Amino acid sequence: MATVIKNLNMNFDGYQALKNINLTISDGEFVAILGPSGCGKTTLLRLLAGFLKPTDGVIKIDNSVVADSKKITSPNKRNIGMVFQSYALWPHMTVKQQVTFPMQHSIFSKYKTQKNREERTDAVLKLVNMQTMGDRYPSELSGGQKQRVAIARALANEPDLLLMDEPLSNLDAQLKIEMRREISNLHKSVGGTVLYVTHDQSEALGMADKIVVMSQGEIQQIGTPKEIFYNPVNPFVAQFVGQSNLIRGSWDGDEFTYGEGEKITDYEVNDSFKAENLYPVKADGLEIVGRDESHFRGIVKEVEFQGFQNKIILEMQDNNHLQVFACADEEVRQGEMYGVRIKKRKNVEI
Ligand SMILES: Nc1ncnc2c1ncn2[C@@H]1O[C@H](COP(=O)(O)OP(=O)(O)OP(=O)(O)O)[C@@H](O)[C@H]1O
Repeated sequence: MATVIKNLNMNFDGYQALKNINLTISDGEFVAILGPSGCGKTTLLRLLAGFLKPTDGVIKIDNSVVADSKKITSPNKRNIGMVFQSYALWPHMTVKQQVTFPMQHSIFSKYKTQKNREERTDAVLKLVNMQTMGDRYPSELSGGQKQRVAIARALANEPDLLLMDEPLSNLDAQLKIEMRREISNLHKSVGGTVLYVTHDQSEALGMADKIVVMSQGEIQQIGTPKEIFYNPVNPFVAQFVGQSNLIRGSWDGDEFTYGEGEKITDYEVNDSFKAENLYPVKADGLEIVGRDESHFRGIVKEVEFQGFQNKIILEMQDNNHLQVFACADEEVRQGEMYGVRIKKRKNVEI
C-alpha cells in the first residue's frame, strides 16, 4: 500500500504553499514530516486526506490515483485514519461510541455486526490502555486520555494510512514523552503506515523510520533520523534539526580553515556548506580551550547550567554566536574571552 506523491504543487490565491513535492511512503513505514510553522506540513496532510485538491501533481495510494489537478477522491472514499492536534472528539459520545462510530459508517469497515464492532472497540481501547474508560465522555477525560481515544478511533478501521497532525502538542512535557513511546510501540505492534507531522525535532528523531524536513513549502532533505542529524545536506537542516553552529572559514577539498589558521579535515560535509564556506558543528562538537590568544576566540555571553553539562554562548570576533557544551565542573566565566576548537568528528554508524 505505498503512497506516492509526484510533482505536487499547492497554490492558495497565488501563494505557493507546496513546491514540487516528491515523496514515497512505503507500506509499514513511520514517516515524520518535520519543519517550522507555516512550511506546509498540514497542507500536505490535508492533500493526502482528500480535504484539498492539488494545483498540480499526483497522489497515488496503492497504485490508484486519489488526487490530481482535475479530480480528487473524497476523504470518505480513502481508508485513512486521522489524529488531530485538538483531538476532535465528539462531546456527546462516550469513549466506546467514538471508536465504534467509524466502523458503522465507513465503506472500509470490516466490522459488519454489532458484536464484531464491540469486539474491535474493546481491542483498540485495550491497545491504547483505555479499556476501563469506555463509558466516559470527553469532558471526563484528561488531555492524554483524549489523545488515546482519538488514536483508537483512527485505528478502528485498520487504515491504509494513519495521518497524525502534531498529535502531542497540547500535552505537558512528561505526558508527551510517555505518549511518544506509546505511539512508537503501537506502530511496532500494529504495523501500518504512519505519516506524522511535527515541528519538534526530538519527536521526529525518536519515533520515525524516515524524516522529511521541509521549509517554505519545499522538501529540504529525506533520510533516516541519523542521516538527517549527522549529515544534514544544507545549513537549514543543520540548524533546524541539530541546532548546529555554522562556522565561517574556507574550504580546500576536505580541509576547512578557520579562526587564526586552525584546520580540520572532514570527509562528510555536504558541498552546499562548502559553497558558502561554512562548517556545521553541533554544540558537543566544539570545545573551550582556555584563553590562548592564538585560538579562534570569543567572549562568553551566557553560561547556562543544564545538569550534566553547561551550555555556553560565545560571541565570536566576527559577531557570530556559538553554542558550546562544556563539562559542568569546567570553570568558564561570563564576560571573559576564551578560545574554541572544533573537535574531530566521531565516527558514527549511520
Ligand atoms: N486555505 C488557505 N488559504 C490561504 N493560505 C493558506 C491556506 N492554508 C494554508 N495556507 C498558507 O500556507 C502555508 C502553509 O500552511 P500550513 O498550515 O500547511 O503550515 P504548517 O507547516 O502546517 O504550519 P503549523 O506548524 O503552524 O501548523 C502558510 O503560509 C499558510 O498561511
